[in-house]
Amino acid sequence: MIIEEAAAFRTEIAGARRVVVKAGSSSLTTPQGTIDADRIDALVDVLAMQKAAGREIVFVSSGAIAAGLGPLGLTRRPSDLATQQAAASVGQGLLVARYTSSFARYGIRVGQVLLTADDMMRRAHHRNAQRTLEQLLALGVVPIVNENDTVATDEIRFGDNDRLAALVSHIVRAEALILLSDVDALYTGDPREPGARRITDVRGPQDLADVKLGGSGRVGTGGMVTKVEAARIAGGASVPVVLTNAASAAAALSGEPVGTYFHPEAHRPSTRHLWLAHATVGHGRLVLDPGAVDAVVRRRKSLLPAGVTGVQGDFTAGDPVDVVDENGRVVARGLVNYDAGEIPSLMGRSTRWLAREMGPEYEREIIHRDDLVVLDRESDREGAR
Ligand SMILES: Nc1ncnc2c1ncn2[C@@H]1O[C@H](COP(=O)(O)OP(=O)(O)O)[C@@H](O)[C@H]1O
Ligand SMILES: N[C@@H](CCC(=O)OP(=O)(O)O)C(=O)O
Repeated sequence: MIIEEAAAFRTEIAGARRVVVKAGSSSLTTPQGTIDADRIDALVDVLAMQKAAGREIVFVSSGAIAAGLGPLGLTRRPSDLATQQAAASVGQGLLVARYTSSFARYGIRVGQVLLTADDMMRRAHHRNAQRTLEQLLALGVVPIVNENDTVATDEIRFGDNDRLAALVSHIVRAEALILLSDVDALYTGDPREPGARRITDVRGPQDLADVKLGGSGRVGTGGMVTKVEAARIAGGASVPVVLTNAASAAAALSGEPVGTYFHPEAHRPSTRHLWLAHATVGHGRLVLDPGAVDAVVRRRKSLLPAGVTGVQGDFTAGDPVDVVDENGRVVARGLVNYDAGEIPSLMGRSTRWLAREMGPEYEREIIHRDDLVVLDRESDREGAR
């Protein structure tokens, strides 16, 4: 971690051709719960300029709930989901209308893309979203993405848009992600408290071990916890991330050393592995003996029936399931080849025995290595602290 030092020019950001920009509610709306037209125009000016310079921009915009408060006579963000959804329904329409006219000043079309966490988890929906976004970009349109708040449920919901923006950066294979908030950088603690100092560079979870990630501001959701999580998800796919405020958007996009730079990992896993690791949840669990954990985690082998000692939950073949060690620690996730009910009779058996006794269709792995992703829960925990 580098704190308040002169940071270096960021060539990866300056050279990125396809960029996801995410702006939080606090950067787009007024304290009265209405759209902040001036700030939206200022941000659109920056994005239009970037586009004119040859970049492709995907814009993830929060603010639907916040922008719906004023028109509905609400003075603060409601705590119940139904009223939040009603506010989002009103606010989203107003926001997109505003973006449409603001981008029209530059002759640029926008397209609304509303996604749910559930869409991210279903492979077919995920692929459809990918195709739509690709086509919008090919047509020169700026996609305006938000969570589909009106159908999201409490159980399965992003709530904040930080994680959604990181997943969108996977979907479109972005080369950079810019997170714009009401704070100009990540600090060692909540900048509303005295003594907090700006962090200019984050190279890995170890750099965040002593950072106090506080809650959100007046209208935002998730605070710094979800932004750091988003940076980790994007960085894991080799996407560099800058966290700063809307006023510094142009500088951030140009690679200037503003805000906080989250350095990406060098290696980009396949889109399928990224989807499995970050967009799905396990429908059940498979418990592994230590030898199988080693084979899957360290030697990156397929999971064979011989190493499975337990099965939990109700899933069908093709579902994502969590793979856990004997202490219940999640070590991997994969697409399982069998229904939950079939697995007890396979557990502990060699594939050769299964083929001989039960037929050749039982010779297959429980999870093939191509459908298996190792989850580094140690760094998860450190990143979320
Ligand atoms: N360590 C920290 N560094 C920077 N900001 C922090 C930190 N901890 C908490 N915050 C707070 O997080 C807020 C931004 O989160 P949030 O309100 O969810 O923003 P947005 O609406 O942009 O998504 C800031 O206003 C800041 O007060
Ligand atoms: N989808 C929601 C996002 C809510 C929210 O607060 O997000 P953020 O401001 O990014 O923390 C909306 O548009 O209101």
